[in-house]
Amino acid sequence: MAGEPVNVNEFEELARKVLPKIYYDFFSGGAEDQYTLKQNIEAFRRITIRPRILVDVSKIDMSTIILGHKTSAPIIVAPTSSHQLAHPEGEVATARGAAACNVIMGVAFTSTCTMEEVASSCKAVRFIQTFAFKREITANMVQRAERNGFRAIILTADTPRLGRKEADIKNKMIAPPFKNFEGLISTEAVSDKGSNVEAYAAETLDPSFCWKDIAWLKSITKLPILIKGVLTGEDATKAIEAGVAGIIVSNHGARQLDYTPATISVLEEVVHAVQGKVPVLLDGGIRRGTDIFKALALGAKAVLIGRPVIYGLGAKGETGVKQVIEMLKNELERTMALAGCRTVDDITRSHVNTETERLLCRM
Ligand SMILES: Cc1cc2nc3c(=O)[nH]c(=O)nc-3n(C[C@H](O)[C@H](O)[C@H](O)COP(=O)(O)O)c2cc1C
Ligand SMILES: CCCCC(=O)C(=O)O
Repeated sequence: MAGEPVNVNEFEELARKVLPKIYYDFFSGGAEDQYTLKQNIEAFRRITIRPRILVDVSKIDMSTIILGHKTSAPIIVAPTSSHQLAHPEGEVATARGAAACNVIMGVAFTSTCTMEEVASSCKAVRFIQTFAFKREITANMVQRAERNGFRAIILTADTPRLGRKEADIKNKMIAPPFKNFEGLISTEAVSDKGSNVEAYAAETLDPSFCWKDIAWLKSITKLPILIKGVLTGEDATKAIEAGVAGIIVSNHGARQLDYTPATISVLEEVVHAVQGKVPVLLDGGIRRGTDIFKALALGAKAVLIGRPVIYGLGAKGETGVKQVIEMLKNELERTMALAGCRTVDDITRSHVNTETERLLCRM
């Protein structure tokens, strides 16, 4: 690739060149056969767009409101761990990039900068992501999130234990210090056999956490809870009953259970079960503005972006994060104009054809 990257896939190429192989493998990899990893991308390609012509598109407004927060576009930085392995400034640089683009920043509890450092370094609206951790860890996270102005909790519910990423095992991937755990777990307890990321997870997660425990989480915080990792209508219904404020359709970037479907292919099932009661968000495989458009057409309120943001960070720090988000925003803006949609609310189900519909010869 010559010159400056012109799309987010080219940022991946740049990051692959500058990052040590062990870290690039950690960021890019998926679970086991990586079937789902490929599907997350491929499934978007099977959906086509049904544009409308001769609409006045002289002004395009991509802004939207997510849990009461106005953002410049339906884009959220997905919570991903270990940003200092991509760039020394870590999550602080990522959050500043998100703030510069006026989009919401998801911060993983397994970040390499502390949540306090991220909070004090930028004005971005921030959501904190947690796993079903042991209760004392969750309670500590909640107190600190509230004290530091985080606006929502993302409960990642697809990780009762860690998925198996074979490259990390081969590479003997060593997790960086996750500073938010300081004083909460003994770091010596984390063994160095194989991938110690896995050992970290085993030390902190509570695999017995289940639906009824959401009531407990709600009882210790006033922050809205988004549940991340929903892939079926059944679980979407349970999430509504449990009183969550929003649902994130996600297969964890294909890093947990392999052979789950591409997220975009189960979005409608979830949207139908939710019946508009709470916002439905989606992540997994978003690499183009057209992907965001497709997700919105199938009922998502917004999307989360995982790896492309990390690649931007790895390639160029805060500037790279900003460029990746701006690229996606520009692509979405152009897509909306060319498809005849002035606002995000103008993007409807009739603006896309899914694979099944195409096979039925509607297009
Ligand atoms: C390197 C890496 C680390 C991640 N760490 C977390 C995490 O700590 N918590 C979490 O809920 N999801 C985590 N995720 C999943 C993302 O939040 C998101 O679901 C996924 O990256 C979206 O897919 P995409 O990378 O194709 O955009 C991670 C993903 C990657 C690639
Ligand atoms: C213990 C770190 C978990 C990070 C994670 O969720 C991932 O790598 O997908």
